[in-house]
Amino acid sequence: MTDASVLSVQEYITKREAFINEERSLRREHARLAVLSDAEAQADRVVRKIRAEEARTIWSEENEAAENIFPGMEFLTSRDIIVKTRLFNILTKMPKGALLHAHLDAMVNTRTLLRLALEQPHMHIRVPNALSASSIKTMLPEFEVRPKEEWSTLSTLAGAFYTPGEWVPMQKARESFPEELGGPQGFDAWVIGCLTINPAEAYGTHKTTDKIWEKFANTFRVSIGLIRYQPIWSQYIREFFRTSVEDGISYIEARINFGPKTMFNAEGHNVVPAREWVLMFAEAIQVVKQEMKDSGRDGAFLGARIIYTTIRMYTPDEVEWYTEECLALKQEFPDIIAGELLYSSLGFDLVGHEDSLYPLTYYMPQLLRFKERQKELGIDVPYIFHAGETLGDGTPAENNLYDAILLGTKRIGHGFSLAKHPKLLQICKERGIAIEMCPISNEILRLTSSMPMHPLPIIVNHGIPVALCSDDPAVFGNMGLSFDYFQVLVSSELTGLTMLGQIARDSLEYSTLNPEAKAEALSAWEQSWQKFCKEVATLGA
Ligand SMILES: O=c1[nH]cnc2c1ncn2[C@@H]1O[C@H](CO)[C@@H](O)[C@H]1O
Repeated sequence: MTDASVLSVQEYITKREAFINEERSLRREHARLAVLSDAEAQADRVVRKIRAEEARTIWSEENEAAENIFPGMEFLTSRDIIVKTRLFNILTKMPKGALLHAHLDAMVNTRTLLRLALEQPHMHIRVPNALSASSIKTMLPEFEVRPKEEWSTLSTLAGAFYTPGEWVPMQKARESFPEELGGPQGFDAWVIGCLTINPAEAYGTHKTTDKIWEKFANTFRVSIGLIRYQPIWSQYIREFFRTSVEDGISYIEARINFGPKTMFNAEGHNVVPAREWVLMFAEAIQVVKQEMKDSGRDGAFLGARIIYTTIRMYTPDEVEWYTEECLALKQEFPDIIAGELLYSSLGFDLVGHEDSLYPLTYYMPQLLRFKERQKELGIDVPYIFHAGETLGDGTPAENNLYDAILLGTKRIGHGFSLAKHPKLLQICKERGIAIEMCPISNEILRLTSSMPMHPLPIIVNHGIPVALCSDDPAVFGNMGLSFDYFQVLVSSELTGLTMLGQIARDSLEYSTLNPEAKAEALSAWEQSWQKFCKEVATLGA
């Protein structure tokens, strides 16, 4: 570096600017800056102006509505403020491209799920002990549909009339919910509390990653009985697609947990195999696409695909069974059915708490064999692994990043700890391994205390593609993608609308769409994007 003391102030300023620009040119959106349309450039300025205003007015200590308030603060305590901001309102209209990291079991608002379940007379509920004002705080309900011949005549979960562990019809349990527990509304609040994470848990009672994961895992134990019932599941997927489209998402790659092997049929028997889930998924795509067409929004929804997942808690032999089922599904169902992009078991992943469950190395022979089997069969099911969703530094869970990359992962789910790895960052950049980042999920699961400490800027500053994702919005309350985009936008001075546009573009670019479908999706997105930018630009006129 030149000796600064021999420079004039003007020379120094010029040098400084060039120095900063040289580094900024590594950023992911850099190439776009040279080709921005007028509308894009103006929209970016407008958004920055509104962000600065709201930082002064809303996200400031002067706002007495909240304590310790700042942009990018804890999501669960700021959500009610976020939804009232102009910036959020703008982002809800932004075309988001693809949603690439979404666990299907947590994609529909819990109130909607509760409503769907209460319409089903087969749905039953039980608790390990009779409910009381004190036990309700820690009591987890279990749901299951029962065949008609096994419908229970019990009507309450509380008091001396309840035999612990007995099933009660859900509708009756709700109607008879005791006054002292809040009546039917108390029932709803209790169930929803068991399906979601609240601020007191995330930021008080369960403040560490391990503790909050206990609560998080419980939400899935409760929701599974509500969701894995054919009549609910088919409505649930449609609802997921519809609400995603409303938030500007045009294409989805959903992770489905095939761990349970079967789900319940309409009559209440647990016999529906995975291949039928796939058919229902495909049907939901068709239905929602048709709805879009009928309402003059043809093309708003391009389709969805499945990433086959199972949980990293099974034995290696069991995981091999799942890889075989994944291959069988891939062979049975083509990517395109009746001219529509519908389904393919396009990727494989292992999910669950990385820190406490098995690392990828535990399944090494099976994971290598899976690749070999694909060669034998002449099919391709890429790995799209969760890796590095941890605070560990060199722990077995953290080392999953090495294995994910060595096994050829197409993208990395989370990659929270990737920022610690100079070599891996370089490889991700060179090979175009996109990172599915889930900032709100990471904050609620206590990997970061707030958004300004999240590593997303490190990844985009290296020029690595990022797809922004919601992970489990039913549990976290970050429905759609607008909340995650919001948190990213307000936590960085550098990131503006241009970067958000790049992230949305990359979500399609690094999807598993085939080249033709991808080109179409990108061109449709580009059109919506320019239209959106024109609208935003007028807000600052
Ligand atoms: O962020 C995550 N990391 C790892 N696993 C997850 C995450 N979110 C959800 N699941 C896992 O997906 C299954 C739902 O079908 C659950 O088992 C849950 O643990």
